[in-house]
Amino acid sequence: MIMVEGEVSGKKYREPFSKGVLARSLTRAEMDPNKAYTFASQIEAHLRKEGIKVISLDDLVGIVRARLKEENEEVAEKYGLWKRIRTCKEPLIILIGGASGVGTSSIAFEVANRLGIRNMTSTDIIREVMRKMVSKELLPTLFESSYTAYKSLRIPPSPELDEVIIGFRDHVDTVSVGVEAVIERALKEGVSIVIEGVHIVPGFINEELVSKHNVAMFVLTLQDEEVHKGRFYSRCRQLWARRPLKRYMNYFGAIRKTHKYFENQAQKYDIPVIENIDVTTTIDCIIETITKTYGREEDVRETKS
Ligand SMILES: Nc1ncnc2c1ncn2[C@@H]1O[C@H](COP(=O)(O)OP(=O)(O)O)[C@@H](O)[C@H]1O
Ligand SMILES: O=C(O)[C@@H](COP(=O)(O)O)OP(=O)(O)O
Repeated sequence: MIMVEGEVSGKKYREPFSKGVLARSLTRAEMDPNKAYTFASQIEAHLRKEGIKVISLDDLVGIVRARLKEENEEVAEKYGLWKRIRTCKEPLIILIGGASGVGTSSIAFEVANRLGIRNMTSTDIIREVMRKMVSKELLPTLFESSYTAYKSLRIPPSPELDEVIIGFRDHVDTVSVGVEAVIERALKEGVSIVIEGVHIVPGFINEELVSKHNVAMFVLTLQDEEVHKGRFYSRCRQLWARRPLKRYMNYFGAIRKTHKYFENQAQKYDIPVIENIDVTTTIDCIIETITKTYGREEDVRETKS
């Protein structure tokens, strides 16, 4: 049996070489799953041929990268990025916001999967917990959707202001308190997490948290209204979907207003905006942006992981 030796907090540990584990990390670098398993088998054969009984994790990664480079430069680079992010000292907090339907939950799931992040939550869930804690009378907009919050504003805004946006801001402002609590807890515990939803709005989450180099915020957009509408159709077609299409179509105008607001806020606070047309392009863009601020030499653990 070939043993792989790693090091955590100065302590060495050994575990058997697993083709499955290696193949999974290669699929995260977008290698086809069948190919990844074959590739992992070839690596195992190579180690056996060389008579290697124990190999350090760093040496294994080195061999994998060298072999990958010969086969596919792009996968080799993505594997390198993934490995770097995995060996960082600080937890990584990824915040993905955007108007209802632009694809925040789908993209958050894919990004978490690609980076091997095991924690993911939606701001809708945070909102649901908060709804159990306060009365409707105290915070009426919390009990609305982000795009219908204007209906429950206690004081109607003056006519020159857009009531949809005033309602949206009020609603987001409240849920942001819960979002901040999740971020603070993740930082305290040292746990990486992806948080997604309509309540991740630039300018609403404590600047001190958002400006940390290991907290990365993104806004997803869909410029084409028909494409945006299409996403609600595709979401409602899924068998488990419980949210009626009609509701989103009825409020589509209001949802687009929140979309515009996201764009403006992102520009104001210098938050990357990604047009979520193609899933792969969106994910690559998020991961590339993250590696510019996180995953630098000084972020990576001194000890071998
Ligand atoms: N880049 C994309 N290309 C095609 N379809 C997408 C893309 N992103 C999301 N979708 C689809 O659009 C629908 C809405 O996406 P979802 O992630 O539920 O949006 P949100 O969480 O922002 O409301 C889903 O059916 C999803 O599969
Ligand atoms: O408040 C909102 O805008 C949506 C957000 O959900 P997503 O569309 O982002 O999943 O929640 P709803 O009240 O429609 O269930």
